[in-house]
Amino acid sequence: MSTSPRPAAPMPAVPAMPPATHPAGALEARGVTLAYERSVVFEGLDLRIETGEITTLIGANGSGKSTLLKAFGRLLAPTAGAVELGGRGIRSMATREVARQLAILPQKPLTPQATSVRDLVSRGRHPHQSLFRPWTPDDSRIVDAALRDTGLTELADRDAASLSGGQLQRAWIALVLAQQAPIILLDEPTTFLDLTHQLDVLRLVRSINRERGATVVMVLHDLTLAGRYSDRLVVVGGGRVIADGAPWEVLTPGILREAFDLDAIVIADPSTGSPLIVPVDPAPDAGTATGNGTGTSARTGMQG
Ligand SMILES: Nc1ncnc2c1ncn2[C@@H]1O[C@H](COP(=O)(O)OP(=O)(O)OP(=O)(O)O)[C@@H](O)[C@H]1O
Repeated sequence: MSTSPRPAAPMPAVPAMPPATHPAGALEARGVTLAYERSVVFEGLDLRIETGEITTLIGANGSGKSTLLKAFGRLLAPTAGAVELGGRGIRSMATREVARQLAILPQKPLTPQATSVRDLVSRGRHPHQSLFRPWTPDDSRIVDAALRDTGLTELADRDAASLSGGQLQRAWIALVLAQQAPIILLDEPTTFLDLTHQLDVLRLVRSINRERGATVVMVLHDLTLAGRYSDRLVVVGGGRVIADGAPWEVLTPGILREAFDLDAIVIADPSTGSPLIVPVDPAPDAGTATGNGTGTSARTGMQG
């Protein structure tokens, strides 16, 4: 087995992209009920996404994170209440108008057949085109930058369907970047990615937020990475928001136990100072009990 490092496809910390061209309107769920046929996931939920922040939705499997993100992205219609963008009901807005303000990476995007990676990423420019505004060299430049920033330049001419899971995930992220929307919704953007590429993507997301002022809402499963790269965490479960706040306010042993049925110690990550979640195995004599009450939160060292 080779011990040499794999060829890196690093993404630059600051993407070469101009500031978002359209002003971001605030995104807000007002009294929304989200349901599938007869199963209600949320009822009368209020949640305002603060402009210019990175907000990450966390929660156990099936708690409704994707459902909520889909409602924010206009992919799922509330059965009551409304999602508003800039104070207007998102469902009454024209698709192109929404797409200029909001880009969404769904959990399982359908990859078109016989489409090159470059063509896939170019679809991100569609909302900016019209009869009177055809493809321009600027569009090509933006697509090239998105390919470069996701480490895909070398793969640009490959059939997208032939990419590995991680490469394809980066191609979808490149499409979202090329859209240059001021609000970006990402459902599990690190799925399929090795740890290095997970960090690359999250650093890229943060740089787009910090450099371009993009508002980001994402779903992540890795709680430590969520704490490291988010301004705000929203924990969902049991049909409601269990907790909402800065990472250190939310990633507490009590909330982790409530939301995930997880016993964990929370310590300060030595490299960033953000919360580092350390799951605790049940004591050997604890039988089937999952909670031993020893979890704690400490910024200075491990306790419990
Ligand atoms: N298309 C659908 N039809 C019916 N029920 C659905 C559909 N999509 C999701 N659900 C149900 O809605 C609930 C919330 O699902 P959702 O995918 O939003 O959860 P999640 O928190 O994103 O889960 P995960 O972490 O597993 O991705 C679950 O009970 C799920 O089974």
